[in-house]
This record gives sequence, C-alpha cells and structure tokens, in this order.
Amino acid sequence: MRGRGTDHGETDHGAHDPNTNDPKTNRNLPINNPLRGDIAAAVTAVRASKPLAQSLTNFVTINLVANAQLAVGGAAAMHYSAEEAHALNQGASKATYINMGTLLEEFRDQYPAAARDTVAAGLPWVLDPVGAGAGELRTAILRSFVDCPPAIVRCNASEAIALAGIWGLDVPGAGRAHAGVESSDEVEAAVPAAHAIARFTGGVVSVSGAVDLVTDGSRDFYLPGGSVWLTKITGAGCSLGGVSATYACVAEPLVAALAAALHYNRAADTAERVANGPASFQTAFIDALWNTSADEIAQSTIFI
Ligand SMILES: Nc1ncnc2c1ncn2[C@@H]1O[C@H](COP(=O)(O)OP(=O)(O)OP(=O)(O)O)[C@@H](O)[C@H]1O
Ligand SMILES: Cc1ncsc1CCO
Ligand SMILES: [Mg+2]
Repeated sequence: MRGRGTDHGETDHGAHDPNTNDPKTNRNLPINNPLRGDIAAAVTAVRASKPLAQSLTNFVTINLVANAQLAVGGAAAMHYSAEEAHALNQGASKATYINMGTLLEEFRDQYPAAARDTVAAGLPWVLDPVGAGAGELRTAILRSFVDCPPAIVRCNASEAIALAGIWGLDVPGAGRAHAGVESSDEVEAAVPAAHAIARFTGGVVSVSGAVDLVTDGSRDFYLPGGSVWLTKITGAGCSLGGVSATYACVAEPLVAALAAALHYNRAADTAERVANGPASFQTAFIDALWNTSADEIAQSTIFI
C-alpha cells in the first residue's frame, strides 16, 4: 500500500514476497502447463463473446459487481427473482452468481429456487456465502444449497470454515459462529474446509486473502500478489465472485476460478502503483481489469 500514511497503522499484508506468504511450496506451475493456455483462452473468450452471468447479489456492492463484470468483458443483469432466473437460464445467461450479503425474508425461497433452476438448466453457479454463520435466514438458505451445489464457492477464509460447518462437513473449526463480512482467519486456516467443500460439491473453492487459494479438492493453487487496497474498498470479494461467474460462462470451474482470481491480482498490482487512496484505487482497478492482457494474467506466478 503506498500513499500518505494510508495504512492507519495496520500491518501491510501485501502479498509481494512469496517467501513470507507462500503457505506450502515455492514451485511455480510450469510456464507450458496447459492450464495456463486455458486461462488465457478464457480471458480472450470473455472479451470476444461478452457473456452474461446473472446475479442475485447484495445491495451494498451490486454496482461494483456489475462494473467489474463489464470491465473484464462480460455482461451484467442484477435481480432477486427465481422467475427471472428461470427466464434468463433459458438462453441469455450462461452462469448465475448468488451472494448472501444482504438478505430479505423473501430470498428464503427465491435464492434456493434460482440455484435449483440454474442446475436444472445445466448451467454453473457461483456462491459467495457472505457472513456465513450469521443468523437463521442465512443459515437456512445456505443449507438449502446442498441439493444443488455451486460449481464455484468464492469466499474469504472465515466464510469457508463456517460454510463447511453449515453443510455438516467434518473439518476443524467448522460450525462456530461468525458474525460479519470480514475474514478473521488466514487462508491457510481454511485449507481443510476448502478441500471438504470442493469434495462435497464436486466443484471448486476459491478462498481470497493475501495469497488466494483455488482448489478442486485434490489440486491446490496458491496465487500471490494483488493489493491490500482491495480490502479497503467494499465488494472486492463480492465482485470477484461475479467475475468468477463471468468466467464460468466460458470455462470449466477450475479454469474460471483461476482466471478470475489472477485477473484480480494483476489488475490490483497495476492499480496500486497509481492509487492515492481507496477511491482512486477502485477507479484504477476497474481500468486495469479492462486493460490487463490475457498473457499477463496467464503467466502469473501460481504456486502448486
Ligand atoms: N492482504 C491482502 N493482500 C493483497 N490482496 C488481498 C488481501 N486480502 C484480500 N486480498 C484480495 O482482495 C480481494 C477480495 O478478497 P477479500 O478476502 O477481501 O474478500 P471478502 O472478504 O469477501 O471481501 P468483501 O466481502 O468486501 O467483498 C481478492 O482479490 C484477494 O486476493
Ligand atoms: C459490508 C457488507 N454488508 C453486507 S454485504 C457487504 C459487502 C461486503 O461483503
Ligand atoms: Mg465477502
């Protein structure tokens, strides 16, 4: 984080030194690994085809989610209706994003129905279990998803641990109460929960933090870099979920989750160089999502 005393005395967790942040190994995914080609192809495909991922997302960050989807080359449509989800699943939308941030009582039925409809249409959906563990309504909706699991769970470390508990998965710390949208855990603490969730869903879990983890339950990918400024704007994580859904329109879940997280980290690296504070960072970040090349994203350091 640069700028005039901008960290307010907090520790700078900017993940720029792989030796201090790498949780497991320092082995970079080989530069000729086919996954890198798949990631570059996903970035190019989104920019070429402008896919629509529909979103049922929270009121706090809905605008950033839509703008981030547009900035990576996708399209956006926000609503809170299972009936509308069904209509969009019949053609226009290629993936669905469901974010649990700000719930209303009517979402108790609408969210599970939208998730079920997406799965029935043969399309992937992405869950951001914001605030998992807080409140009966949130817990009931999250529990309902066990019958129609998401292709990608995108969350912070505390939410991964809480979600594992709600889904009855046997991992350390699962089931404890969590009452907030910020993570109080490091990514490393969420590794068992992320593995358990991915094995349960048969999909992918993307846990954000100083070094992000993307896992399909058997393969782990650690993604360093990005900027601590992302934690000073609300909705960096929410919009990463929306962008993961955009990528899920054109790529399998593992590639989509990797492309989205890497795109975020490289754009944040760029934005940090010109930011003077959270607001200018957000503006520069959206610009950088638009401008970062497919090759730069695909050639990122990926620890395995
Ligand atoms: N300490 C950090 N250093 C660098 N990047 C970070 C750090 N913490 C989070 N990030 C990045 O910020 C983005 C959002 O992750 P974060 O963990 O803050 O999500 P979140 O808690 O769900 O956010 P929100 O709920 O505000 O949307 C990700 O791209 C992640 O890589
Ligand atoms: C601050 C906040 N409150 C509910 S959702 C949200 C956005 C970050 O998850
Ligand atoms: Mg969040």
